[in-house]
Amino acid sequence: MDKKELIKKAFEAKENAYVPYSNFHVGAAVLMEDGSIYTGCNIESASYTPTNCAERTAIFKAVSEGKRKIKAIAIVGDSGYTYPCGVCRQVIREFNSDAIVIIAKSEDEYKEYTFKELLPYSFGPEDLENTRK
Ligand SMILES: O=c1ccn([C@H]2C[C@H](O)[C@@H](CO)O2)c(=O)[nH]1
Ligand SMILES: [Zn+2]
Repeated sequence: MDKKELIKKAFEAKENAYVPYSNFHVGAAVLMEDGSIYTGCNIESASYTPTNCAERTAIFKAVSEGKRKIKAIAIVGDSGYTYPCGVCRQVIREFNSDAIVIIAKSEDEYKEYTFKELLPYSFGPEDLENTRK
């Protein structure tokens, strides 16, 4: 996996962030199991709650193109390290509890986590397996 390339794409996506309220720009790039990469930025709303994080924008683009398994996701923000919010962690969980999460300050300065380090003891699709009819 080319981590630098993934981080670079996350920085490019950050340029498109629509953030008139927070002015906090975030970009994400998600590498799917088949090698495809989807990018996303955060998108805010005047009514605030519809705001979508960069991570979910990227993941939803991938899923809506038929992709189902995340290999890795790179996340970049305006300053320092930007960690995914709880909602985004749960969405990553849906599409692979063993994904690699890269939090980057630059292409050369990044931290890498296993998903389970960021969301241990999680609830996910397997928990509902026996409830299906
Ligand atoms: O990991 C994060 C953290 C925050 N945001 C966005 C949501 C909102 O637009 C702004 C401030 O919370 O940053 C993301 O996109 N991803
Ligand atoms: Zn989020």
